[in-house]
Parts: sequence; C-alpha cells; structure tokens
Amino acid sequence: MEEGGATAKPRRATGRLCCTCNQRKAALKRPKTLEQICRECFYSVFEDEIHNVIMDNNLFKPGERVAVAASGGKDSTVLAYVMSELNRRHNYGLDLYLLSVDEGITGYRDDSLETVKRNEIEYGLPLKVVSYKDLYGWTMDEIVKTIGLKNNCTFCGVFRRQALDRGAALLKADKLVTGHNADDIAETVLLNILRGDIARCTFITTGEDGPIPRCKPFKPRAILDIIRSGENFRTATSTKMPEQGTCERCGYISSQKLCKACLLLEGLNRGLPKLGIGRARGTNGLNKHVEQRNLRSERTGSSIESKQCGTLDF
Ligand SMILES: Nc1ncnc2c1ncn2[C@@H]1O[C@H](COP(=O)(O)OP(=O)(O)OP(=O)(O)O)[C@@H](O)[C@H]1O
Repeated sequence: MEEGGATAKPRRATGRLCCTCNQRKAALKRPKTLEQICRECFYSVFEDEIHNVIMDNNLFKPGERVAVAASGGKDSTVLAYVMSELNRRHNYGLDLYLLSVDEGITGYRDDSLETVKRNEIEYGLPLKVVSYKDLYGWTMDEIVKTIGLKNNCTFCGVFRRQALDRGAALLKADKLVTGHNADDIAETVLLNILRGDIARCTFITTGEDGPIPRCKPFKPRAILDIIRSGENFRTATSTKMPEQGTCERCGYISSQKLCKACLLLEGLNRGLPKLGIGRARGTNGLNKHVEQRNLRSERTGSSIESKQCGTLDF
C-alpha cells in the first residue's frame, strides 16, 4: 500500500532491477519508501502489509461474518480482492459478503454496480444490494430534483452510512469493512479539525458500541503524520459527549430523538428539504433554530457543512 492508499498513483521506475527480488525490471517507485519495485513484488508487499494491519489490530475473529462495502470503485474493488485472498491464504475463517448501496444515481452507480456483480462471480462472494429507493422511498436523482445540487451530498452521505449498516444487519454481519484509505482519513481529520470534532475518525475500528463495528484495513501501518496528530487528540474529560440512544422512529442508533436520516426524510416528505441539513447537537432533532440557522447559512453559504460532502466521520 502506498501513502495515499491502495490505488495512489506510483511514479514510473527508471529501468532498474526490482530492489526486492533483484530479478525482474522495476515497474514503479514506491512514494512511501522510494524503492524501485516490480509489479509482482509490489502486490506481495501490499498484501502482506494489509495482513499485518489486520493481525496487529486483531480486526477479526474466526467464524465472523464480514460484509465488504463494495461500491464498484477502485478502493473497494481492491478491498474485496484482498479480503478474499487473505482470508483464503491465512485461514482467517471469515464468511465474506459483498454489500453494495444503490443510491439511485443514473449513469453512475448503475455502472459501478456492474463491476460489483463481476466481483461477485470472480471472487465467489455473495452480493447483497440495498437501495435508497427501497430503504427511504427516494432515489438520489429524485432528491437532487427536489433540493438542487447544493447540499445534496448531505443526504447521500447520511443515507449511505445508514444503508450500509442496514445492509450489514440484513446479512447478519458481525463487521463491516470499507475501502477508506489514508487519504480519506487524513481528509476527514482536517475537516473535523475545522469543526472541532476529532479523534474518533482516526480509529481503525469504529462503532464498537453499536450493532456492527466498522473496520478500515487500508489504514496503512506507516500512518501519515496528520492521522497521528488526530490520534493524539484527547477529548477533555469535562467535554460532554453525546449519549448514544436509538431513533424513536426507525430504531437506528442516534444521539437525538430522531436519527439524521429520519430528520432528512422528514424534511423531504414535508416539502421542506433543508430541514435536516446542518448539525443539531443537543436538540431533539427537529429544532427550529437549526432549521433557521440552516436557512440562514444556506443564504450566506457560510457553514462548513455547506462546503463538505457527506458525513465527516465514517
Ligand atoms: N455505494 C456504495 N456501496 C457500498 N459501499 C460503498 C458505497 N460507497 C462507498 N462505499 C464504501 O465506502 C468507502 C469509501 O467510499 P468513497 O466513495 O468515499 O471513497 P473512494 O475512495 O471513491 O472508494 P471506492 O474507490 O471504493 O469507490 C468505499 O471504499 C466503500 O467501501
């Protein structure tokens, strides 16, 4: 794995022999170590690194059912391959499944779902697809028609997070693994610093207090400084953390009366699509002030939320 994750672009090597096997021609220069390495050795080093991350962090136990969040994009396609390969090679004893969320974005997700269907056959992993339309009654295309291009990422991010949890629950999975890599984690650290909300986003496993913990095996061993600084953040003991309960409407984990997805849906279904956009910490989730603040910041374009895409912790 390179610093940026599974698929960061390596630099081309310059006609030297691979420094690992000393036999084949080097195909790339690893940005992390500046070593010139051939294709075969790179695959093997990369897979060993992921195996070490999994072992060092005790990510799985034999017999666990693990859902691989598969978007059909590059990172999760590599993740599906590596998980099935390492499971076989090192006898992890895991029951692996592919889990895809169809957000209902014509011309985008329908294409990438075809990739996941190919992975299902190629790696022999059963595939479960959950859709926004079935779970929420809305596709992203319909949401964009209602809310416009601005802020629609909030819906997509909140709904996807919950859809993955719901899909994993349908699969009776013990764990959910995602293809988030070092770049994704570093980006989240930076955005959360701006929001004064840090630490949790750098954990390799999150949600252990909920029904299905999430793991990110692509978080590399040689962690970027920015991730380390996030890990070193401590939450002051005097800081009141939100208490985790359940949404009184759908039963999903929530620190408010209504979870974020139900709040967003409430807005969509009432014809007030901006209702749930923004943060509602310490409120019952249907707070007039939040609603007003959102409308205000929408007008001024001043909130961080309006500039970000989706949720900031994963
Ligand atoms: N529609 C989806 N269905 C299933 N899993 C998803 C979906 N979208 C994202 N994920 C999971 O979340 C991870 C991060 O997704 P994101 O889109 O932020 O990053 P990415 O680097 O583009 O990932 P990828 O290359 O795998 O699409 C993915 O690697 C995947 O594990």
